[in-house]
Amino acid sequence: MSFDRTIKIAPSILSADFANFGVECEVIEAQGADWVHVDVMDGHFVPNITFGPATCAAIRPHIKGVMDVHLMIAPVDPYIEGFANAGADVITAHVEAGPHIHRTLQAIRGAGAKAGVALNPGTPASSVEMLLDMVDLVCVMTVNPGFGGQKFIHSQIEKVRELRAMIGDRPIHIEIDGGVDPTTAPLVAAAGADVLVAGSAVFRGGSITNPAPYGENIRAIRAAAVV
Ligand SMILES: O=C(CO)[C@@H](O)[C@H](O)COP(=O)(O)O
Ligand SMILES: [Fe+2]
Repeated sequence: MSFDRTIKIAPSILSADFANFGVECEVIEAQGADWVHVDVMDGHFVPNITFGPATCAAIRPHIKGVMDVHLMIAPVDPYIEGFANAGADVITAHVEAGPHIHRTLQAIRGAGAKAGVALNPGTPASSVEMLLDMVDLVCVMTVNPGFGGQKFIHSQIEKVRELRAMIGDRPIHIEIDGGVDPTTAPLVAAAGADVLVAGSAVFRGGSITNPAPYGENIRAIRAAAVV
């Protein structure tokens, strides 16, 4: 997985057809997705439950590119090896998920994956200042994690700007997750983000038997972000 700062669209399969994840991943890549974003929720760290490493392993052969696993679980550490073995390229843990995020990030890299750290909307940019040599990606949550289809929280744009300045020329992606659509994408791209996760705004209007809207939606977000 090489590093670059061009805009990457990462559809979240939280908005895909759960009975057809494999085909959804193949179709979404064929329609122009750069990464595939996989949301893991435990019903404890967030008030929703999705799936675990076994489902990630089942999805993996259907993704040619980057499998970006967003862990909304606590604790995280006991499950890192499982998600790495499932073939995750990026594993992102929340800074709020436990007292030892530094150890968690070490463990993710130790398991052979790229390490991401996610920040809830109430968590300041300064919380990752001491972690910059440990991370490959910082994920700014622009909704409270747990569900797709929520409204973008505009106050987070300033956080993206702060992170962009803090990161400087280090090879660290800034990912935005939540409420990304053609209206909000240019705001976060201008602030310095390069990975745009979008669930509802990508999957709306389409299906595995009618995939063209997926492509139109991806192109609309990319066109709005690349200014
Ligand atoms: O992590 C999460 C939600 O907790 C996201 O990845 C959502 O799936 C994004 O969905 P939209 O806001 O784009 O509908
Ligand atoms: Fe996510």
